[in-house]
Amino acid sequence: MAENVVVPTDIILAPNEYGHSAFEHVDQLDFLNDSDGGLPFFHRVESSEVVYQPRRKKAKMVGKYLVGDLLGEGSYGKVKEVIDTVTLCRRAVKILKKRKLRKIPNGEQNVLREIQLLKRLHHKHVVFLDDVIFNDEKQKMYIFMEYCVCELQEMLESAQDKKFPIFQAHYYFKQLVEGLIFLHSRGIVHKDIKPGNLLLARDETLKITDFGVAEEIALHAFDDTCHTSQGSPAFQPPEIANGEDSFPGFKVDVWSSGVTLYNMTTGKYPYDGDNIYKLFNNISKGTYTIPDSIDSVLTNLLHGMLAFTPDKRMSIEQVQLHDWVRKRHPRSLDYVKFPPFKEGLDKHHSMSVMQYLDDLHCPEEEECDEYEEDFHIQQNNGKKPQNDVDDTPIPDPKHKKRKTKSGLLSSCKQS
Ligand SMILES: Nc1ncnc2c1ncn2[C@@H]1O[C@H](COP(=O)(O)OP(=O)(O)OP(=O)(O)O)[C@@H](O)[C@H]1O
Repeated sequence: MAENVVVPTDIILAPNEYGHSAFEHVDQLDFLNDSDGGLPFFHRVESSEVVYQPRRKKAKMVGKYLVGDLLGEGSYGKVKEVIDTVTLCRRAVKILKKRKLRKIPNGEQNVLREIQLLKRLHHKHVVFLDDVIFNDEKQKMYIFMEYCVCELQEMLESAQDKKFPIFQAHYYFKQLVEGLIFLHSRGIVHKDIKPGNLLLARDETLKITDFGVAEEIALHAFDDTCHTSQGSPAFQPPEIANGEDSFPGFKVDVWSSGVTLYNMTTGKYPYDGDNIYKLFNNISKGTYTIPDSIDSVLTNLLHGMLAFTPDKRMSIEQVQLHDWVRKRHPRSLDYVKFPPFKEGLDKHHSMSVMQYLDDLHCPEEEECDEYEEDFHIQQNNGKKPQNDVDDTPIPDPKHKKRKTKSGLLSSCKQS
């Protein structure tokens, strides 16, 4: 009978922090049958001998972009962090599967419309589209955009009472108005303005995103009349809630910006309802209240933006000239900061591509050996050297890494 063994419980039970069992890394588990062919037993292993190693993240390139970690997921697909290996700019990529798009009503059409629009829109407050790559073989589409830290919605959710202090709401709202003035000047109706479609760059510049349901008014159109809307229900104006066939487009964006401002300053919505029918019913009645905590100047602006009929509603230019927008608002200490990334693990929103760069440029030991051998073959005019007669100096590791860089770049998984 073999010696009695103690198996550390952390080996047996606990998958490690990287989600796999220690046995994937440590080869000590040895099943042996005793002489009677009875139960298998284990070799003794001390907990201190167990080495947890994070699984090495495999680098993946899409064109010139090195792909990093997941940033988030929307109904259309995943968004990952990337780095442009030429400009070294930090970017985000939306990865869309054609199969999934076909299942979403107007999915493909919305995405293509968004790409067409964004390609032509260059403004400080509109998310910048860097590149689009199609992979026909994988039936995937990659949309590369400027990297942003978070959505305004995420910030609101992390804030006490789900609202911003007035000076902070003012700071973001002013930028939203500037972005909308630009869009409207280009004949674009966004149609889905809401905190979830407003991103913040690291320097807190606001970026309007998600042009999937936006509409471009025809160049020679008589006015901004629109006929369709697919925006988020809580942000829709009465003319849409009432199901009108046509409505002035730009005033839809004014209304939804008014709801956004209401939400940022009160933590609530002017209209709500348990379901879309009740919500639209409430919107179409046109009765809402503004909490007493809101001062009279802001109340005046909100009433102007949430006017029931589009012709009574302010235009975005009037909004920009309103006293509340032009006024300087004193900073207060209850400033809402960017919420930490990955459930509190990373409050600095650090770049996730570093580990993948590591995979690209610092090969694992066995890879090093392969490249070392390649190096010798190159030095010997294509012949494999005999170790005992070879007097080629072993390349210094730094040199070796530099030499292998291009090889690694091309060997890494391409999409
Ligand atoms: N440019 C970006 N930079 C950084 N993160 C981004 C960027 N764009 C999107 N994200 C992140 O990816 C997540 C998914 O974004 P996406 O636009 O696909 O969906 P969504 O707008 O949140 O939802 P839906 O498309 O369902 O309305 C967002 O919640 C956000 O956290």
